Amino acid sequence: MTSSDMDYLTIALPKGKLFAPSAEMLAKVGCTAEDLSENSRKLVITNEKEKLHFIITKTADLPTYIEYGAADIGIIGKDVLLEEEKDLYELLDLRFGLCRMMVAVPEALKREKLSDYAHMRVATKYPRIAESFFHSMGIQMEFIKLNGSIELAPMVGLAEIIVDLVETGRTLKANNLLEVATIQPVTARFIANRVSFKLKFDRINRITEELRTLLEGVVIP
Ligand SMILES: Nc1ncnc2c1ncn2[C@@H]1O[C@H](COP(=O)(O)OP(=O)(O)OP(=O)(O)O)[C@@H](O)[C@H]1O
Ligand SMILES: O=P(O)(O)OC[C@H]1O[C@H](OP(=O)(O)OP(=O)(O)O)[C@H](O)[C@@H]1O
Repeated sequence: MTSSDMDYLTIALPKGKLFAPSAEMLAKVGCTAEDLSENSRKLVITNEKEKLHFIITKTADLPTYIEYGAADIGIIGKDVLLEEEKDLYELLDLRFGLCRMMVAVPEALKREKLSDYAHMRVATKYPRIAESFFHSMGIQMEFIKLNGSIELAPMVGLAEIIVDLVETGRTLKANNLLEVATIQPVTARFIANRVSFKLKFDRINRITEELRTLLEGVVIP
């Protein structure tokens, strides 16, 4: 199975928070498979009738599958696209998976201005986004890459500051952290491999337009 098989369209879906809403939205435009489940031990799931393959990947790896053409189209958060900087097409903002990338500090460390945190350590799963944000503000920082539970870092002295996603704010509150700057809002995006978009244009364009129609009137809360 490869995406170079012109008869099939290969769709990449991420494990985790975005899997269910992504699968649900694609199903509404006819892209689904009987046994499509995040917990499937099968990593390639096929719908022979519709000539569709689904692959389920780790969130951070998904843009790589798309860039190399191992999948034709997929859904992934804008955060991952900004961090991974892959060469691909971003076709639509799907308006779900809303959260925001932000900077937070322990309440006890709150300073007046962002530049007052200069030269401190920033823990994050998103070093590129964090670096580019502080660079754009002309503030020099040290960055420490972690893979999760970022809020733990300031509590144990690994870093003073964090750059992470926040949705309800519950995690920040539970760990006595304060948001001191918003970097940008994040939603799920519909993406495509550049070559696939040309070679399988009719199919990909039809799905894009159907998704666009589905999104009409949907406002980001
Ligand atoms: N509250 C939130 N926290 C984190 N990500 C969110 C949130 N709401 C929506 N998202 C979106 O969901 C994606 C992350 O999903 P999830 O945390 O399941 O994946 P992950 O990064 O693979 O996590 P893990 O490494 O813990 O498996 C993000 O890339 C983001 O676009
Ligand atoms: O504002 P909230 O609604 O509390 O959501 C934000 C939290 O959710 C995410 O973590 P996740 O649960 O994905 O775990 P992780 O820290 O291991 O990535 C994110 O990294 C925050 O920690």
